[in-house]
Amino acid sequence: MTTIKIQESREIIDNQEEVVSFLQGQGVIYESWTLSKLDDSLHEKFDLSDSEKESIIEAFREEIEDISARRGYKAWDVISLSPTTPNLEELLKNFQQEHHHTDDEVRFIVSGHGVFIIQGKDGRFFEVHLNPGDLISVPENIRHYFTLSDDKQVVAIRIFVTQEGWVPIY
Ligand SMILES: CSCCC(=O)/C(O)=C/O
Ligand SMILES: [Fe+2]
Ligand code: NI
Repeated sequence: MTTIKIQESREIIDNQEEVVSFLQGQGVIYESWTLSKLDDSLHEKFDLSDSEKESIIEAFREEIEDISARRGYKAWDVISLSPTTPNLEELLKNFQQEHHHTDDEVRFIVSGHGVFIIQGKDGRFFEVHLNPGDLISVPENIRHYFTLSDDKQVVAIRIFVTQEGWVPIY
């Protein structure tokens, strides 16, 4: 379940139909994928080996290939951020700085939580609070930043057109 918070007015949208239609109006792609194919041992696990990251990709391969065929994505990987990530503060400092990318930025939340703060068409920033099973695509050239929720941990699949197109422009 996803929640939208509009920063200036503090309006909250938590009705899922309204969330989907708000995001659609902003050109943000939102999908909800079932977590049932993910092995129990990988739910809410944040210290991941390379082979566990590969198992996460395998669990969602059908969905990844489907969205990639629809939208022309060519690469994917798994990112894990948690208090045990050695350079967490450094990484967060960068994610929390307003930026855009020349490709869209696709993230599927596997475990934990993440918050994208995106500049809306009216110039106001809105927060998208994401939970496991949520996929979002921040459109290309749209200013945004990212932060963690109170749990301070997330595992996400990143899906790219090209890694070069994802380079942040601050
Ligand atoms: C949930 S992935 C971490 C955030 C990220 O990759 C990014 O580019 C934010 O803008
Ligand atoms: Fe970004
Ligand atoms: Ni939750």
